[in-house]
Amino acid sequence: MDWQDGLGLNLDLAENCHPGVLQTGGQESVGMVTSNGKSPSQFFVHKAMGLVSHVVHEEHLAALRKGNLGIGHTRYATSGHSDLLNCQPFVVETIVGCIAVAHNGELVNAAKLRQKVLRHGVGLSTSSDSELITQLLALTPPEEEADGPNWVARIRNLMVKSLAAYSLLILHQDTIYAVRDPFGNRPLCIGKLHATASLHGQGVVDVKTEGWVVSSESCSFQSIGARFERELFPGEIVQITSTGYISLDVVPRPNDAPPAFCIFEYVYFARPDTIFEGQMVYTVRKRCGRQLALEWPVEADVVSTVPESATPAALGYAHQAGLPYVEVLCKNRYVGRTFIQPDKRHRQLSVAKKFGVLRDNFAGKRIVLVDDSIVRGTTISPIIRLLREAGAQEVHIRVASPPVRFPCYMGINIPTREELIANSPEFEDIATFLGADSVQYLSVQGLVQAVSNDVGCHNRDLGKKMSTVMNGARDGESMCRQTIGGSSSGHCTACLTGCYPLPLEW
Ligand SMILES: O=P(O)(O)OC[C@H]1O[C@H](OP(=O)(O)OP(=O)(O)O)[C@H](O)[C@@H]1O
Ligand SMILES: NC(=O)CC[C@H](N)C(=O)O
Ligand code: SF4
Ligand SMILES: [Mg+2]
Repeated sequence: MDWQDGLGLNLDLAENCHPGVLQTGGQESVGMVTSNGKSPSQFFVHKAMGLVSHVVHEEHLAALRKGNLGIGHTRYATSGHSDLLNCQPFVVETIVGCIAVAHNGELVNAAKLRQKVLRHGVGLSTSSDSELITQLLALTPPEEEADGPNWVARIRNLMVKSLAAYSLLILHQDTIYAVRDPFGNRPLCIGKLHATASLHGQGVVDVKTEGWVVSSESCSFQSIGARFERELFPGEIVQITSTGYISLDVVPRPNDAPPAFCIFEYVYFARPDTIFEGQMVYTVRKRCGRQLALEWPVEADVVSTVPESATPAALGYAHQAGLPYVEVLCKNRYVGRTFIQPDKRHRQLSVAKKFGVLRDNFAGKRIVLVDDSIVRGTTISPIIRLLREAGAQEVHIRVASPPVRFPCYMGINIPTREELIANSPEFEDIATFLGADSVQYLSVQGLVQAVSNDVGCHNRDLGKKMSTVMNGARDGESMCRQTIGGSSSGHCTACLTGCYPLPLEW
C-alpha cells in the first residue's frame, strides 16, 4: 500500500488504497472507508470537516492502511447541512454485512423517496439524500436468495426508484461497485493503477502496487500512478475486485430519453485536465471562448481572465479576437473556490481575500475580462470595481456560458431563482448595475455546439466498446443509442433553459 498524504479525493478508490487528488468538486468535508476484504469484513473509517490536507494526518492513514480496498469522498453539500453528521461515505450494517456508500449528485425525488422509506419503518438519522441511497441499498430485493446478496438486483432496485442524479461507489467486503445514473448526469470513470516499474519503464514490476481506481474525474489518475481506462456508461453497474473489473448491467432510461450529462461540469466544475466524452475539458473551455469572441466581439486592447477556471476560455477569446492575453488579477492560491462555499458570508469573504490587481498590465487600457459563468454575481462585481480603481480605461465583461436562470436539483448548489443575478430586475441593465462598460454572454446554442464538437466520434467508438462490454449479449449499436443517445443532445442545460431532463418530484 502506498498512500499519498495530504491529497484531496472525490469518489476515489483504489484496490491498493491510493487516495486521489481531487478537491475541486468538494471542499467541506472528507471521508474515507477501507475494508480488510474478509467476511465478515472490518471497516476502517476516518471522517472530518475541512480540506484533505488539513484533516487527514499520518495516524489516520496508518489506521486506514489496515484495509486493502477503500472508497473516499470530498463533500460539496447539496442536500443536508454542511456538518460531520452528513459527511460521507455512509456506513450501515445490513443483512449481508457492512456496506459503505459514497455519492456525488442529488436525488431529484429525494423528498418523496424519504417518505416511502420512512413508511417502510426504516429510520433515517440525517437529512442527507446519500443516507437515503445507503438505506435503499440495504433493503433486501425480492429476487435475492438466502445464499448471498444479489447486488445487481439491489442496485437496480435503487436505480428504478430514482433515475438521477448520482455517481456511486459501494464498498462491500472485498468488492466495490461503481454506478452511474441512467441519465449519466454526474461523471464517473475507471483507471488502472500500474506497477511503478511499468509506469517508468525500469526496475522490477511489483504486482502488489497494481490495482483499479474509480474517480469522478480522470485528472486524479495521473497523480497516483494510474491511467485512464474508460468512463462508465450512463446507467452502468461495474464490479471491481482485486482481479479486475466487469460490467454487470446497464440500466436504460425510460421512453428513449436522451442522456443528460451536466454541461456545467464543462463550464466550471471539472478540472481542465479531465477527459469527459473523449474530450479534454480545457479544450472545450477554449472552444467556448472562441465562440464567445465570434458572438460578442468588442474594440479593446487586452483580454484577460477571472482566474482560475475561466483561463482557457479567455485564451480562446484572445486567439479568436487577435488580441493580446495578459493577466490583470493575481489570485491568492490559498483561497479555495468561491462558488462552492456553503453560504453567502463565506463566499463574499473568499472573494475579498482572493484577488489582487496587476495594474502595470492594464492601466489606461480597454480590457475584455472573461469569466466562465456569472451565477449570483458575487465574484464579478468587486473585481470590476478593483480594475476601475486601478486605472482600467474600459472593462468589458464576456461570459463563456449563458445566464443561469433556473435552480439545479441534480447536484450543483443553485437553490433559488431569487439568488440568481440573471433573474433580478437589475439584469435588464446588468452592465450599469455591475459598473462595466458592457456585459455579454455566450448563447445556449454556442455552448452546446462548443461542448458537442467532438462527442459524435466519441459516441461511435463507445458504441463499439459497448458491444464488447456487453459480450455481444445485446446489439451494441442500439444499446449505444439507448445509453448514450443517437444525437449530440446528450447534455443537461436545465439551469440555462429550464428544460429539466426528467420530471422533478419535490
Ligand atoms: O457569480 P458567482 O456566484 O460569483 O459565481 C461564478 C463564479 O464562481 C466561480 O469561480 P470560483 O471562485 O468558485 O472558482 P475558480 O477559482 O475555479 O474560478 C466561477 O468560475 C465564477 O468566477
Ligand atoms: N456532490 C456531493 O458531494 C453531494 C452529495 C450529497 N447530495 C450531499 O449533499 O452530501
Ligand atoms: S441544471 Fe445545470 S448544473 Fe444542474 S445538472 Fe443540469 S446543467 Fe448541471
Ligand atoms: Mg471563477
